[in-house]
Amino acid sequence: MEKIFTTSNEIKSEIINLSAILNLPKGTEAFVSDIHGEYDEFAHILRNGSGNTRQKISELFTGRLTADSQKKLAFLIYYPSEILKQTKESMPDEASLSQWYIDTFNELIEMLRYTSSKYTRSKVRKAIKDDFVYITEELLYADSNDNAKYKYYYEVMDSIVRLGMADSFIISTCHTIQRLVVDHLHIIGDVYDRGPHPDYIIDHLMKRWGSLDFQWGNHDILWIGSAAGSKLCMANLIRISARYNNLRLLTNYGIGLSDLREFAEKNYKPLDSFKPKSDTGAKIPDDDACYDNCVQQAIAIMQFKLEGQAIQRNPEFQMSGRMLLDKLSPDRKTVEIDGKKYPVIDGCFQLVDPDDPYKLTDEEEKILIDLSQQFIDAPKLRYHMAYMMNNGSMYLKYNGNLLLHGCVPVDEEGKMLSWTVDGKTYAGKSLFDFFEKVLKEGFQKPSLVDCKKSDIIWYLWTGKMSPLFGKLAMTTFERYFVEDTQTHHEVKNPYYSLRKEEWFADELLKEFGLDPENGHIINGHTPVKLGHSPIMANRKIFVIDGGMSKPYHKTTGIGGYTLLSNSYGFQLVTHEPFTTRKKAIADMTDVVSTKRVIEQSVKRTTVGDTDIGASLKKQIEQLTARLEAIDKNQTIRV
Ligand SMILES: O=P(O)(O)OC[C@H]1O[C@](O)(COP(=O)(O)O)[C@@H](O)[C@@H]1O
Ligand SMILES: [Mn+2]
Repeated sequence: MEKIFTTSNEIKSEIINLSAILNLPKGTEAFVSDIHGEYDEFAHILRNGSGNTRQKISELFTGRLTADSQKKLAFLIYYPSEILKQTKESMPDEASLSQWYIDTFNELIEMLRYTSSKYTRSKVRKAIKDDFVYITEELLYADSNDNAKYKYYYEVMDSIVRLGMADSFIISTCHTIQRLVVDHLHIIGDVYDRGPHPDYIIDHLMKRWGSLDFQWGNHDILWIGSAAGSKLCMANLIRISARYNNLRLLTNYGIGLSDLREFAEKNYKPLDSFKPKSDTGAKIPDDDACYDNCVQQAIAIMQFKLEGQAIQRNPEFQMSGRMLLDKLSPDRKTVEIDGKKYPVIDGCFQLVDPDDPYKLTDEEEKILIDLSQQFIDAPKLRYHMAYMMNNGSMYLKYNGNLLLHGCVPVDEEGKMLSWTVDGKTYAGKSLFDFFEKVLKEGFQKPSLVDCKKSDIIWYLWTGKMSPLFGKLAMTTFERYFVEDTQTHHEVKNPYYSLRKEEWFADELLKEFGLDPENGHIINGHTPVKLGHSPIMANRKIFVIDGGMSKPYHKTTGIGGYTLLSNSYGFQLVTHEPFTTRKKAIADMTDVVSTKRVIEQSVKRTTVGDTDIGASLKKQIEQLTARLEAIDKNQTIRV
């Protein structure tokens, strides 16, 4: 909301306020990607500020607290309720507990003072729970050298304990520290799919996080697209949910699956290729496994039929190679792919009409329409997707850096590939802008009708010109039905080999209107394999797949990476695989293993050097102009 100033003194004090902010150190940005529904791990990373909290504790308390006490303090900040409970149980008597409370208040206030030193008082105030603003500020801005006041501060703390507020004060202060350790969060896509709780992630962010942005990932598109009425996005989403034993999530969003279940169990029998994957490695109960297996088959067949229809409707998608239902032999024992015949394993084509393979049966049609309407109508899903839409984009230019999930589609030479749709040609930045426009319009007006918009939204998931997918074709059919793993291979866009080259990074930054001397590109999407570096193009491109997806740990070996950008430069943070929240708390394992400084600037970056700084400077200019106008008027009147 715009502030209204009535007197010139008000304008002057605002100018003073804004000018002072320009000189504060730039706030810490954290970059996270590919969370894939792993709420507990993501929440852990938020709680520990991507390793930042631990570092601050060490800077502040080394020499005063032992390594073990520092660790305990860190875990109290991450998991205040649980650690409080543990601590209280271990205290021998009331007096020891009271002493612990006072010591802890002092440590937490010191941490809060340290983490908030970059911010204005008003910003810090907003991060404190209303009930505790007054008390916290009294302690936070206390002058500990003032002996006379020392007794007063002690009295405040003692009263907190006496009045039974100690626990809530500690919890609230820990949450404030969590909030302030990282100033702004960038989520570089793929919040959804594979893991169990993307819904908790969005809830958590909505409730507890202030400043953030999303760059949508290909998996997020399936969910946004489904809420926009795309049956193809929805079929993929349900198939993946069944594949990862995750249909419960849809029920949590209020989507009724009983008709689909009944239909699937009536028409399909469990097959090996459709065995669901367990997120935790634990055995999936037989009943669930059978349900997931049959639903996966039923919806996969509907997906392949819908795909065939969309591909035929849109020749510019150039996806005819993905139409494989009509390449099955009459006995369905072989399939022809790129002119070569392969045996079919675990075929389940009983509802595919050989004469019209892409035609849905009446029952399939009815199920799809009913489900799609449910996805459009589900209030919580709409609410979550609207949050991602309102705070998200296809790419983001932020403080001179370019953030995007997948790639910029290019040819072997690194030239931006162009794509013509409805007579208009797009490449590079304009391609991203085009997709964003279509997605926004589609989301604003959900529709059950298969139209160009919903086809393009689905294309974002799987098309070769999609910056979010970045591969030539998705081999889902082959992965289910063909044993020869060569057919499973998905060819990546040349972007992925070129991004090692500095000149290429420079070209991309220029394409998006950024300065190649100072800008960086931050990508998610591709897990960084053990032994490979996530830092490319002479430190201009960082790939920070968070590696949180548990089923992918065998590919990444380590958990993954996150990135921090503070007033001193960039730091890459390596994460060890996270097991469970319970285990993290019990063993006090921090997950962050190493931090590597990538870039360290000689001069500390201030708010004045950032995008926010630029807009503050503009405001100062406008206010100064108004002030001059007022002064002139007054002089004339005199
Ligand atoms: O391992 P899964 O879950 O079957 O998924 C494989 C599919 O996922 C994709 O890699 C897309 O997901 P990502 O964005 O996580 O890479 C497809 O290219 C591939 O066909
Ligand atoms: Mn992805």
